[in-house]
Amino acid sequence: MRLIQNMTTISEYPTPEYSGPSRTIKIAVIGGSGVGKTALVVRFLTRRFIGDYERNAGNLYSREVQVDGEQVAIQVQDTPGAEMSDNGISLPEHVSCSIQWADAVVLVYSVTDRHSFDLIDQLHQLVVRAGSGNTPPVILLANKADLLHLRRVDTQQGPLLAGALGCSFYEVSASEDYNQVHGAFHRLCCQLAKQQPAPASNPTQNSASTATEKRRSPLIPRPKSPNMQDLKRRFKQALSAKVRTVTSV
Ligand SMILES: Nc1nc2c(ncn2[C@@H]2O[C@H](COP(=O)(O)OP(=O)(O)OP(=O)(O)O)[C@@H](O)[C@H]2O)c(=O)[nH]1
Repeated sequence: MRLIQNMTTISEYPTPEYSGPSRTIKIAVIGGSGVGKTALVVRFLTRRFIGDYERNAGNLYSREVQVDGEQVAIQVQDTPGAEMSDNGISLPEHVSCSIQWADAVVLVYSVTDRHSFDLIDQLHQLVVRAGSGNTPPVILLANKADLLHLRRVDTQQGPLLAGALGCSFYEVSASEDYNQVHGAFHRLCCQLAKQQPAPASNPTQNSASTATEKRRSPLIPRPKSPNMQDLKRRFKQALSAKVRTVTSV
């Protein structure tokens, strides 16, 4: 339960009376199904790894972190997995909303899943189109690097693709290495913080979001609210699975 206490999910955006950090950074995590989006987000925000698997409909997580000495609120939108269909990419509506909402985007594929890698180019195009000339910072994460025997995407292909898309690349393992995952997200936050300096005059004004508002339609719905119960249930399942394993040894 300590895990839950360290991380909050939120149901509302900060209001004008919000008295927390002066800046909120909004990150959308998108990619194919089962590539480890939830595992990465939870790893980044709590240091823990979720070993069970359940499709998610998209949860919004929030946490305060230090970025270059400044206390910053981070909101991370985990999104449902995109799929490739006969007519091209099949994208839950929620994903498009999240792209519009975000100050920055994390594109994820799994090195064990060739299809998830093939989706990246199209997902990046969606991000570019949504930005209409003001593309947000994007990083590309290749996850599940620990599964060497299941690798389906060569190590050189990720950096090549990232170079072509003009974004940073990180090969990580959510299950094995917290530092890799944290480093990737943290550098993205630093990049955003540098691009959008904190407001001096009005501490309740959110500068990162102000810049993002310019490319957002007022009609874009908010990303889906979090489902804390769902997360708690998954942790309980994971814990009871571990207890079963220990007692059966
Ligand atoms: N070995 C290994 N397994 C991982 C890693 N990251 C995630 N997984 C596992 O991969 C499965 C899918 O992870 P999720 O985080 O649920 O993936 P997702 O992208 O959120 O999936 P959707 O909700 O379907 O979109 C889970 O069983 C995770 O435990 C990793 O780095 N290494």
